[in-house]
Amino acid sequence: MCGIVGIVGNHSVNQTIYDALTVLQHRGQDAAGIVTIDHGAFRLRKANGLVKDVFEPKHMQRLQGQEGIGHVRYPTAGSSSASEAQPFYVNSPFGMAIAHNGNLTNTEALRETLVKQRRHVNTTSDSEVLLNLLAHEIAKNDSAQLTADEVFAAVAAVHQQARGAYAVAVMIINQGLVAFRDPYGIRPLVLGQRESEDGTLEYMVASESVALDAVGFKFLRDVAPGEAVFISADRQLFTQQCAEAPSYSPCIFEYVYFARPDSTIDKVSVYASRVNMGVKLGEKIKREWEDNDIDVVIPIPETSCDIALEIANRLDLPYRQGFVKNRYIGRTFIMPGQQQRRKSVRRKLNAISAEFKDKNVLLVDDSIVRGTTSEQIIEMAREAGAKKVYFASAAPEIRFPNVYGIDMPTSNELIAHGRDVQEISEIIGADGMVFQDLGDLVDAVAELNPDIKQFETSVFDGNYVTNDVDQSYLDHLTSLRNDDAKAKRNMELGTSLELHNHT
Ligand SMILES: O=P(O)(O)OC[C@H]1O[C@H](OP(=O)(O)OP(=O)(O)O)[C@H](O)[C@@H]1O
Ligand SMILES: NC(=O)CC[C@H](N)C(=O)O
Ligand SMILES: [Mg+2]
Repeated sequence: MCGIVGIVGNHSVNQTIYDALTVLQHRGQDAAGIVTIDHGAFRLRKANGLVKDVFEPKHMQRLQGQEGIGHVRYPTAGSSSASEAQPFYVNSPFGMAIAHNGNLTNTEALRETLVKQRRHVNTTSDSEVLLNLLAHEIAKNDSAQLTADEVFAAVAAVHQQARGAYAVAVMIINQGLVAFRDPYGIRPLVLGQRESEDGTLEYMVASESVALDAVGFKFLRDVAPGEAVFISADRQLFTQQCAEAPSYSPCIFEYVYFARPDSTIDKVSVYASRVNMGVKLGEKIKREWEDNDIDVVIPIPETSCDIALEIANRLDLPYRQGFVKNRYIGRTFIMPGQQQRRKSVRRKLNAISAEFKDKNVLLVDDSIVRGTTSEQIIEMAREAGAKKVYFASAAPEIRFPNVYGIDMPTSNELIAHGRDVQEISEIIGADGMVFQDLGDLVDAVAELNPDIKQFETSVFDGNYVTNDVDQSYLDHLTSLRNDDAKAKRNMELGTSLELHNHT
């Protein structure tokens, strides 16, 4: 997952974009970047690292201007080299820069078409392909000042050609900010506004509403699937549906794990959806495991805490925060390699023995993906003196790769792939385990917004909403993105040609 921000303001935007990226840091820890427009020229700073490390005071001083976009990256295509950090830039037409969250599923075909159109894509990133696709469509107009209709026609043409997931913010020099969401609305995007002291309006788009809250913008609404928003250089807001057949299918994993609990996505509070997941799973445990001997419910920080508390309530059992999280270590799952992920679990979490000694504990996590966390945490619970260790997952078994912006490209890396609950339980070393049913997970979110009739649930059921993902595509993805292939590519790739990046 990545986080994106775009602002057209009446003040310098560097600090506001920085602050917004800081609260979107949970969506991507690998690289960060900001582009602003200063007197008709782009200013860029992007590098690998967390927001607080990438932008030094000297970079902030150079990022002048009242319009800009920002990005935090969790790579799901190409390499994790700094040259594939975002925003990406093309110099024609006008000068355009993109921040993209999501992942295209027809990158190779689009790349070939772009080559025939004599456009150059310099990296292996799908986001650079998407930028060039939009640039090609925008270039079909010859007016010096783009109209909103011309921008929307270009976005409509992108929708017709691009497949996969994309929520994007694009700055166009002297024209304005364009933001849009793919026709399924797989990745989130919100629109906000702030009134300046002089009564003029500033606009902001962001991946999550929490970014608007943090910098004092008022939430206006979610951008609809397929819809585009254009804020012109003279600060006028235009919006239009640009997809022929939009169909709301937001990614359910945003609610399970990715998004911050204090965000609202597609009119659903992420926090409330997690509480609901706890209600459903608690009821299932009560129903199917009537004579359980659980003494205490313990969450695996941080994402599962709200879920575990509700399970404890349902089971009428104590809830104890038996693991302490080192607040200086980021999220484990979105780290780039398995070795790094394994090492960080023990550095990140430590057990308080008194909560485990001689007890039968139910550990609760939001999801089990590779099993990196659950395997080690069960070992730690036993070392801390637990008698029996049971395990509950608020998401069902994850058995299929994700192709829409979550880096789970290979089914073999998923612990639940080809295994039943008993086998998974044995591998992670639990005395018993329970997974949420998919119907319950969907209901936990859908009950909070009945207008959403469908979710993107492919990691659980193998149904890919874009209907273009077959086994040969998944095999190709595996060859490109298994852990070994990624490590090899990252060794080979150096920096590429790009807009001047302040170092
Ligand atoms: O089965 P795995 O491959 O280990 O992946 C699943 C784990 O990773 C995530 O935690 P993470 O540490 O990323 O973040 P959190 O602190 O927000 O829970 C998630 O919450 C699970 O705990
Ligand atoms: N997780 C994401 O949204 C990634 C965006 C893009 N596919 C990249 O790899 O940079
Ligand atoms: Mg976790």
